[in-house]
Amino acid sequence: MICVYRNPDEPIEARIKDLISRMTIKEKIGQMTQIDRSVATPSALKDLSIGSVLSGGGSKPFEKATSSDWADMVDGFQKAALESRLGIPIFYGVDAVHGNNTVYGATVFPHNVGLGATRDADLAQRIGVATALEVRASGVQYAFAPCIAVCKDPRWGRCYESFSEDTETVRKMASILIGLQGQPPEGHPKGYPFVAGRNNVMACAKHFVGDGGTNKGENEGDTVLSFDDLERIHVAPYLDCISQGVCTIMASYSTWNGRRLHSDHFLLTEILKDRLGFKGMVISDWEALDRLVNIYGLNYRDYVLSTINAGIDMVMVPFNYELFLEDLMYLVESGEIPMARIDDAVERILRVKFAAGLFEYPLSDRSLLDIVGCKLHRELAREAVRKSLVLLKNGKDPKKPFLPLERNAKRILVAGTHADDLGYQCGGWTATWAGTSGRITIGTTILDAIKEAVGSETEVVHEPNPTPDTFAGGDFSFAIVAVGEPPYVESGGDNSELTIPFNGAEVVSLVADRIPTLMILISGRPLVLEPWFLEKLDALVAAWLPGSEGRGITDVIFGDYEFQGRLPMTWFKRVEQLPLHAEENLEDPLFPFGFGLTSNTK
Ligand SMILES: OC[C@@H]1[C@@H](O)[C@H](O)[C@@H](O)c2nc(-c3ccccc3)cn21
Repeated sequence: MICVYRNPDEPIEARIKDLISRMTIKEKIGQMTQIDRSVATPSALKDLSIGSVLSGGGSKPFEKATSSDWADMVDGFQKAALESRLGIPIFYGVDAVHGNNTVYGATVFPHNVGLGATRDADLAQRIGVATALEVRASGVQYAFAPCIAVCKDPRWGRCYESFSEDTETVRKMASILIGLQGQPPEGHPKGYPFVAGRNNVMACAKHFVGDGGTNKGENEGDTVLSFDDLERIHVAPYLDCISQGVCTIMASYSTWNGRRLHSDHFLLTEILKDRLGFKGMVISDWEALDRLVNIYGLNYRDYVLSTINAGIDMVMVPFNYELFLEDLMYLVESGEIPMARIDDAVERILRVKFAAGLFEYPLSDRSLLDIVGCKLHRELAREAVRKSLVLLKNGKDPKKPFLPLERNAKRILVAGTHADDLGYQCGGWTATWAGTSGRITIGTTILDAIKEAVGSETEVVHEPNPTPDTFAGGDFSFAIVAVGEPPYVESGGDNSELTIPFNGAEVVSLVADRIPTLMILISGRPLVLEPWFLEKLDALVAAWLPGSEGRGITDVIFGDYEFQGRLPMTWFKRVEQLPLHAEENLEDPLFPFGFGLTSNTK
């Protein structure tokens, strides 16, 4: 007779009740523990009933590991977990935030800020579908995505992970969740975790709440707002995710009016779980408890107590899990953490696992491997790139638009640090945590795409760092100069100057002073564009962080497709204006939120 929790024909709530009744305290707190792959030994998974394993940042089996290598790794962990007394499967988590971006050869989509420029919810959903397939092809069942931050200040190092400064735009683009998890059926209970099947993943709406609203955009800083404004601006996108059955929500490292999100019972339990009816699992961020120790100097056990009692269900420890388990066991046995709180956390974790079908399908589906980086997905990413491009200037004389470019021009110059650098055009969270320069995966750079797009008679001269000598060899019809930001991540991206790095403005000026020039800006956010500089340009395109499919850029600049992107972030004139939404600032932007030309408009 199959026991209830192992019977897929039983209702999920009956399976949870049966399983919990069989679990020891040790097994329950084991389920509340997420550990990094680097410490996930078979004995830990088997003997401690660990709930989950993750790849933090760019942690991978080895350099250029393919989807198949990942599936071997994840299945290895899962087999160890299934050896545990009750055989509770783990879920494996990765930051698949713009495709399955850590896996070599996976399709890399534009980062969220570029998707926000498309305003295309259907596109976002289709990207979610493709991302889920490529994540599952690597054996992974859990994506720490989507980030639904509302970025109110471009000085924030995670601005590019946000769809927009505008709450309604973020809510619209959060439709990526439906692609990732699948569309819940009519009548699906509100707030109840939902995963449609083996081609979908558990998602994670993050970072709850107000991560994008911190003072001066300081990462992990303080968001100073009334509760009404916090709800209206930053909580609103979570309503959509909860109604669409989001499986997990990640707490923010940041604070709200000085209150740490990770230990705030009012926001994590009274609001998120009680008032908004979230029935999935709240997960901490990486080493969040250790950071509290570093900030406040108390000991780790104090933060196990305050965060679990506040409503954290699973802790992304991720290394010193023995200490976490020891402290949590002590706090449960001492009664400082009520058993009811432990059971609530474990129920939520098991609810997600049952909803995701992990007990039925704990191992990878190798039939998905061919879908990784497939043509269909790359064409989808190419479409997203096209739709994300925002045309900010087209012609020095409004009556003489500069774009679309002549693809049969005699001789063109392609210049700048970002013209032929796949790593730069992908940005952070690609291959590694912070991202890097170079041929980091399979993809098409802007230069590759230009060489394909132009006529056979057109000579393409590529010069990453042009000098006056570049122009000695004869005339150019025009130049395409791609400059912008190097990859960055989290606090590493916090920046209060926001000028174009690598002397990008000077490089472009040197070219624009000599020949007609289109500048393509590769960046995670608006950057300073001085008036004297703008005047020199014949055309300017904001391309954000487009990812692996550079052809999406040439599709539009050579006129096969029209520009349709619109600014997801207000383009400030000077950083002194920031944040542009504060009442004391004049709303005097260089380009307003929603701005975007088409190549047949002036
Ligand atoms: O990768 C897991 C999570 C991710 O989902 C969160 O959005 C993000 O805040 C985060 N930072 C780190 C992280 C931070 C410092 C060192 C190593 C890792 C890890 N993580």
